[in-house]
Formats: sequence, C-alpha cells, structure tokens
Amino acid sequence: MTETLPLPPACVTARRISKSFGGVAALDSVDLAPRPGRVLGLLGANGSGKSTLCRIIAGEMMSDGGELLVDGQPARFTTPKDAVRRGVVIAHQHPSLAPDLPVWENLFLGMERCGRGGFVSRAGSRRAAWHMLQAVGLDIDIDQPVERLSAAEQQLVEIARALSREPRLLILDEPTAALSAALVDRLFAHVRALAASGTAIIFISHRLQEVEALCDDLVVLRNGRRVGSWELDGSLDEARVLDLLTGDSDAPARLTERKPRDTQDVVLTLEGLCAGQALRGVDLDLHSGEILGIAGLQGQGQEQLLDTVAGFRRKDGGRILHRGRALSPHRPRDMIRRGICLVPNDRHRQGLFMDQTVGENLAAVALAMQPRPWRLRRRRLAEFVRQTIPRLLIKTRGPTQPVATLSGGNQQKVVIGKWLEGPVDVLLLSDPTKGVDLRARREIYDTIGDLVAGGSAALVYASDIHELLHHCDRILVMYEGRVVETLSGSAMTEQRVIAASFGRAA
Ligand SMILES: Nc1ncnc2c1ncn2[C@@H]1O[C@H](COP(=O)(O)OP(=O)(O)OP(=O)(O)O)[C@@H](O)[C@H]1O
Repeated sequence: MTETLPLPPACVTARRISKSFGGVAALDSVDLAPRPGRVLGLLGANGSGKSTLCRIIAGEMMSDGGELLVDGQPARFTTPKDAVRRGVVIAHQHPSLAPDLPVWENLFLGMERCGRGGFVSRAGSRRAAWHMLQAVGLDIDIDQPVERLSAAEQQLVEIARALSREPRLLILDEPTAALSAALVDRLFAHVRALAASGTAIIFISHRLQEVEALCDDLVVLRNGRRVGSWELDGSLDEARVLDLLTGDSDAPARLTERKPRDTQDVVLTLEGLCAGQALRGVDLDLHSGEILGIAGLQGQGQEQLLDTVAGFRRKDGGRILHRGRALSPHRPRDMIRRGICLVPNDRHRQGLFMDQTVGENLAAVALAMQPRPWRLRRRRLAEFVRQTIPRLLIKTRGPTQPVATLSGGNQQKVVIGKWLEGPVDVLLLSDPTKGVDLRARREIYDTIGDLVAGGSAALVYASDIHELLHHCDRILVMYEGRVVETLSGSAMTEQRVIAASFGRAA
C-alpha cells in the first residue's frame, strides 16, 4: 500500500481577502494557499478577480479586508518591493517593462546587481541577463530596447525578470497568452523544474489544456468568490470546470458546437507577397463568408503578414488584390477606407485609448471612418455601444467606466467590439482572444461569424492551435515566411498543423 505524504504548508497564505472598486466587489472573502513544490491553477472568467487577488498577494494593491500570512505569520505588503523581499514575485499578463531601456537593463530594474565596492556590475548583469533569457528560450540581442521586441518576446522578458528574483512564490498571470506551442512547452519545462526545487507557483490561464498539463491544484473564481478547489491528478474534469466558471450547467455543450459556413468568391488575394526577411513570397486566397486561420510557430511571419496587408508595413514585392483590384498600401488609413481593418495584438499600444471610457473606445472606429463625423447620429452610436457591451459579455459598470479599469480580457473585448460598427470587408485579427475567457471567446468568434456571413471575410492569426481548429473554415500554416500548408475539412487536425509548423508533412 502506498502512503500519500501530507502536503507541505503554504509559504504565503491569503485569507478572506476582499476588495471593492467604486462600491463594486471584485473579491469577496477569498482564500488562497499555494504550496511549495506545487503549481496552483487559478481559473475564472474575465473580471472574476484573478489579477486583483494576485496583485494584492504581490503587494501591488492593498485589500479592503482579510490578511496575508508568510510562513504562518501575518505580513503586510504595502509595495511590490515588500513582497519581493519576502520571496513573492509576479510576472504580469501585460509586461510591465520600460520600453526604451535595453532588454538586459529591464531584467534588473529595481534590483541592480552589485560588483566590487557596491557598484552595479554592468558586465556581470549583462552575462546574467543572457543566461536568464536563454533559460526561457529567448535568443535575442540583449542591447536592443524592449519596445523593438514582439509581444511574445516581451512576455518572456517579463517572465525571465520574475525568475531572476529567485521567488519562493511565483505568480504567472496568463504567461502563455502570446506564446506559440513550442515556447509554451519550454516555459512549462522550466516551471516544472522550479516547482521540483520547492517553489510555489500560481498559474493563471484561460486554456484548460495548459492547466491540465501543468497544474497540481486548482481554484476556480466566479464573480469575486471562490466557487471550487481540488487537487488535479493529471486530468481535468472539463464539464465540472466550465460549470463552475459560468455557473451554467448548459455551457459545455454550447462551447463545443461549431457551425459550418458558406464560403464564396475571392475577396482578397496575395500573390508572392514579400516584406523584408519576414515574408518571402506569400500566396493565399480569402473567400467571402470565410474565417481563414494562420498557424505556425512563433515568428514565421504571421504578424508581419497581417501588418503588411493592413498597411502598417511596406511590401517589397508581390501583389495584394482586393476584390480583383491591385493595392499598394502606404499607411493603414488607405486600407481602412477600403474596409480592410486590423484588430491589433498589443491592445495597450495600438488597440485602446487608455485614458478614455468604454463607450468612447467602442465608438472610436465608427467616428474615425466617417468623412463627416459631425453628421454621425449620436443616438445610433450610443445604441451600438449599449448593444455591444452585452453582446461581447463585457463586464463593466457601463459605457462611462474608464477602459483602463476593466480587466485584461474585457479590454480585449472592447478592442474587437469597436470594429463591429464600421463597414468592414476584410477583418484581420492578430491573436484576437488573447486573455479572453472561454465563453467570451465563443462569443467573439460567433460575432466574427455573423460579420462574414454578410459577405465579408476574416483572416486570423492565433497562437493557440485549438482555437484555430475550432473556429476557422481553413487553416494556413506558415514556415519561414511562406505558406507551406493549407488545410480544410477532415485534414484540419492538430497533428497536421504541428507537422507543417515544423516544415514537415504529416
Ligand atoms: N483599478 C480598478 N478600478 C476599477 N475596477 C477595477 C480595477 N481593477 C480591477 N477592476 C475590476 O475588478 C474586477 C476584477 O478584475 P480582474 O482584473 O481581477 O479580473 P480577472 O479575473 O483577472 O480578469 P481577466 O481574465 O480579464 O484578466 C473587474 O470587474 C474589473 O473591472
């Protein structure tokens, strides 16, 4: 008979934590006790309170009620530095890096390494930075400013920075949202090794397969309350989790249904499209009524392809034909006027006006696309805003709430929602559901489906293969700047996508 060992006591315990914003409860008496050597998965729909709870544990925010214990003793973190000193470190969903500083300096911001005589050792720091980045799978020039990095690279720098603090409790808030499958595997191997060495880890993700693959324990939040927790033994009861997440026992069936779509004439053609080293002759046809997915390992030209078609990046060869007419975009406005619009990947830099309200952000595209915005019917715009909020399940107090105070996933829904009013013919989407919960993901693709059913088309890059398999009519796989495989119908399988991503036929 095998005896199960008792679990080690939690190094940091959150007890009955409560927090309200403007009188609305974000957390209501929540307990959390991550244990050394184990990965605790924290699940919850957008706006359920996951980030708020973790920010309180990491000293970035004060709770209104409850307490934190470190090794069983009450502790009070008034700043993140207090938490780091006690071994609690958080890597954010949206990297909190200094964009104009070099990569290596970002890794040591706030905790400069000292050499002889108490001075910062530049050479030692640069060497250490290089090793830390290699460990998370990032082989880049460490002297370039962070703003030049892709979203995935910035995410890995954020994680490497957290790891460099040698935490006792490491909080990873949606670390994989921008990462390709290969980078996720590498990160998971690192996290498992860290747990094996005795670190406690909190892992937030909306991807159930990742939670199943990585986590030992699970806690589910709904509307700021803890609604379930149990130990995982290698498999995850998906129906039970979905039921707890949504509070709706009907949800699992609705989440797996997929509607076939009618696709017709060609809306967009790319012939031998080239742009720098990233695009080396891309050919594709996009049909009206179609959602076409773009898969591939990170950095095979997927994002550059969308940027080039949207006019953010110049092409150096090949042709872009929109409904048979050749276009040479010089700037995004040229394409937006033709109804070719990009929902960008980086919502903070490109997708939202952070100092404006939910309503102002939702109305921004409709206003910008009007040649005479003053003639726009305010009432119609207000009606659009009122309908879009429930349609995309945006959790907000209303159109006047500042968008900066929404949860990450709800901000992403606003980014997508604002394109739904304009006359869009080709919708280009770069990782549209990054940070968005399962149910809202479904709503977003249903909304895109409704849009293309009217005769337009969508070209979507997503870092999550399952998302593409589930929602797209066809999938293109990119490898080294070219389309190497086009899959449809029964050939659209995970194995075929992965094989093509590595430049192989399945
Ligand atoms: N600074 C703030 N001001 C006002 N409301 C806030 C603030 N920060 C968070 N909230 C609200 O608290 C609630 C919980 O947000 P939180 O970011 O913790 O959710 P989450 O579960 O992490 O969501 P997501 O999965 O979208 O990241 C949301 O309704 C959010 O709008």
